[in-house]
Amino acid sequence: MLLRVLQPRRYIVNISGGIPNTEQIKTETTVTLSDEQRDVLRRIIQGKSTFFSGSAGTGKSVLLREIINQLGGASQRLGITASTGIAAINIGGATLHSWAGIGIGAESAKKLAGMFLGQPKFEKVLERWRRLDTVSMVDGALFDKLLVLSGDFFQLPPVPNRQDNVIIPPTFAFDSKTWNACIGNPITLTRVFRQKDQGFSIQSELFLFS
Ligand SMILES: Nc1ncnc2c1ncn2[C@@H]1O[C@H](COP(=O)(O)OP(=O)(O)OP(=O)(O)O)[C@@H](O)[C@H]1O
Repeated sequence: MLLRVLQPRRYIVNISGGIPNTEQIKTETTVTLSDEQRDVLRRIIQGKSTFFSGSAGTGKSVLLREIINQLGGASQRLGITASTGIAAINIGGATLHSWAGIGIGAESAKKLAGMFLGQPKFEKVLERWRRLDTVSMVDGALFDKLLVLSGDFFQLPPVPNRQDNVIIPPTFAFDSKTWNACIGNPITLTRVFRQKDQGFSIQSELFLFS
């Protein structure tokens, strides 16, 4: 995955198109994270790249905002992105394409990397890295990147492209060659908070990732 090999060190990517509701924003300050949400948070604070999922209402956005908060909020070292504008606003970030400055991202990976690294906003970070010429003396931890992905693949799929008026089936992020190397096993949040009738939460048990 392109972002895995580039600066800054930490990335938060909300891959869902979830729309925030005012009720959740108001009540969030009083929310206590559940055990499964806390386990995900602990993992990320330990520096482990993580993809967490869960059906609608399982608290992905609440957890994501807490993760961002714990990592010190948006900075040059923390890119906060989502796949849609509304989902980006939900977590105080930008769309992935806008943040990376790669337009619609249709070019080759090499060209996209060039577009990304060529932006003035990354020059300071890159300059700092270029000065690290005695690489043998650099602590390995400095090179660790933390990638946090959140979303629900059972909600909105990628928008398909068209060629000569024929729809090209979209590929999902987990179809990418680097998904397993970057992410490993996903974690699924199972407790549904938004749904008062917990009987409906059975869907989350049916859709558990293995
Ligand atoms: N630990 C918690 N304790 C109590 N309420 C919670 C907790 N986590 C989330 N909630 C509440 O559950 C509701 C759904 O949370 P949230 O929007 O984060 O879910 P989501 O998984 O992102 O949903 P969607 O996939 O539909 O976007 C919100 O009202 C939120 O305040």
